[in-house]
Amino acid sequence: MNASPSSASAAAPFVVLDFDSTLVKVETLDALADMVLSESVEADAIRTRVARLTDQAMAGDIDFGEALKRRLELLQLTRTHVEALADRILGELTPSVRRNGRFFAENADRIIIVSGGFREVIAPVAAELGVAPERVLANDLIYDDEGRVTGVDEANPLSREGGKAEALKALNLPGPVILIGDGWNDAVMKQAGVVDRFYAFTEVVRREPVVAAADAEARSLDEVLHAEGLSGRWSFPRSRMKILLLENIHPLAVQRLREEGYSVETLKGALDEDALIERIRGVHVLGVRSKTNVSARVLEAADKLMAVAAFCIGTNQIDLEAAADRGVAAFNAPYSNTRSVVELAIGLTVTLMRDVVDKSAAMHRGAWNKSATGSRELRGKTLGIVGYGAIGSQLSVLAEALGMRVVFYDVVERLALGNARRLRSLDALLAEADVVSLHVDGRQSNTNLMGPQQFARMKPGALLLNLSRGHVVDIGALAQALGSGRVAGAAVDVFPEEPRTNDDPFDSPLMGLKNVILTPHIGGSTEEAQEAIADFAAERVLGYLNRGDTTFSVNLPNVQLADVTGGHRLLHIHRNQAGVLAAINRVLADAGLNILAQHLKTDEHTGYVIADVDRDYDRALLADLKAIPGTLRFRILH
Ligand SMILES: NC(=O)C1=CN([C@@H]2O[C@H](COP(=O)(O)OP(=O)(O)OC[C@H]3O[C@@H](n4cnc5c(N)ncnc54)[C@H](O)[C@@H]3O)[C@@H](O)[C@H]2O)C=CC1
Ligand SMILES: O=C(O)C(=O)COP(=O)(O)O
Repeated sequence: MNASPSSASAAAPFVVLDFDSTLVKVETLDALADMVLSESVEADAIRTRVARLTDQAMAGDIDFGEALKRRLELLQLTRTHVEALADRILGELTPSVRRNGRFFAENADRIIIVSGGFREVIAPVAAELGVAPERVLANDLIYDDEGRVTGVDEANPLSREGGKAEALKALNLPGPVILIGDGWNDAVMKQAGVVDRFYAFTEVVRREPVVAAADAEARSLDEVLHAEGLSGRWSFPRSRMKILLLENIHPLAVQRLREEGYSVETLKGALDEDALIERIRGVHVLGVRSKTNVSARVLEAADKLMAVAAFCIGTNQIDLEAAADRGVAAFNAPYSNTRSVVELAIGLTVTLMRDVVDKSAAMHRGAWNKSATGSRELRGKTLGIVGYGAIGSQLSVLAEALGMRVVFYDVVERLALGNARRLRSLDALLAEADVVSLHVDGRQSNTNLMGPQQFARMKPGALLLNLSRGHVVDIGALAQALGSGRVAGAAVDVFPEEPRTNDDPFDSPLMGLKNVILTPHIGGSTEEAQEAIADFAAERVLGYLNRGDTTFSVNLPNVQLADVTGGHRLLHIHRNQAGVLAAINRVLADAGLNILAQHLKTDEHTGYVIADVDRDYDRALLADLKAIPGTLRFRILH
């Protein structure tokens, strides 16, 4: 952006906005064409000609008045069509316009809509945004007695090439004027000298010649407001905030984050530490799944990072403390794939009990091996669940419903569901269980939780399931226990070393062993779970970016916040040390700011203060807040 106003104290400018593809996502004539032509046999041909004329006019290739006339001739519009579009036009507001309603409400008397479009269609949008009818400069349609459109009022300058400049000039605005528009007829206003600054608006459509003729490109209204120091002042524009999503995160998340105006980049696979260090500069939010390690080194290189979102349950791949130390919030989706893991664990248990996988593989080789030897029912067998959290306890319920007896072991006190019995040690569980299923989290101290000694303590012929984390099981020891027949079978979904993408090779000592099912970390990989995760984690990210809400953060104090309605919201993350709140309030009081609402929440290491204040502030205030000893991060929302 290089089109900033000459001085911060300059008078607030008049803001002139184009309508089609700027205030709304559509081109009026294209939308009308769709309506008129919905039943015409020549629809496609006519629609193409109308869209082509619109494009040519907007790119400055043909005369605007001529293009308008030709499009109206092609279309045979009626009043009913125009009214129908006016009825639904509010649903077409451009996202950044919709979310900046407050800017319009507060500046309505300085906003002018100048458009080659039609007054009837623009009127509902102007009313919604609080722009008075006399500040809407637009074309007037002329109808015949039967309500057919016969043309536009040619006395209105907007019906002609260059008409926007003429109409705006006639207003004689007393002060600087900025223009936001997407078309060549907007660029012409800049060339005619009737506006001081022209922003080529590219949220809906990007036209190269228009961008080239503009003072700056604006990918959203927020960017203009930011550059001009209008409403919200230093709240950073969303379109310039970069969200990087790795590991094939579900497109629903991408869509949700883009809808809210953020810039989103995606990568299919995970990145190793060095590659991530390369990519992390300039990234405001990083989205990962289980495979990307967000280490202290990565966080060190992250110059702009505000949040890391794990689009999964486990967060052992993120250095949560190092993140909190930098005021970087971490989130996950703790319940969205729980059920998927549980269903797979049940299915795998049946499959192991009946030796289905080896029997099936034999049949694919042409061998018919009908036998009951070693095949058993689930009913009446004892399932030992290690880690009775969300997944473990849900598995407990389903397993009991299938007639299994359930025992569990957890390091913390957990409510035993149904008839499940809590055991006081892992060893006690191993001694009793016919099937051992691991559902602990991936904390480092769980490395090799199941090693040679633990396998030796399992009941001979018992089965092992690991759908938690690869490092929880000593794979070499498991291979031995399987080889010796001590463990009769295993289903393993997670591995100490997992390929970063589907194109990378997999290798493991478990390959080729009898009654061993290997799955490529798909416990949470169902369509339902991935959609639910995308929705949940994206909402956590949006809550944090848009409101400062840290609900469900796994490393910062959780504070649930409503939208910012009036004034400004100051967000201050700091080390949990004495005197920070007092210092913040002293700075705010010295600046004469009235605090409308304030929250403070701390955990052992970190404090989070949110202050909603009721008036504008001086930039010096920001420096003072950042300078408070212990400050980790500070930001402002409006
Ligand atoms: N295979 C896959 O695709 C998936 C794997 N997971 C893994 O499953 C893990 C568990 O998920 P949730 O049940 O949602 O987590 P959770 O946090 O609700 O439960 C984990 C439980 O394990 C307990 N625990 C930790 N260490 C223990 C130990 N040494 N001995 C006994 N108990 C111990 C904890 O106290 C807690 O109750 C996740 O952390 C993740 O690593 C989660 C989803 C999908
Ligand atoms: O949710 C978890 O913790 C998982 O292990 C699932 O990981 P994924 O998203 O499939 O890489």
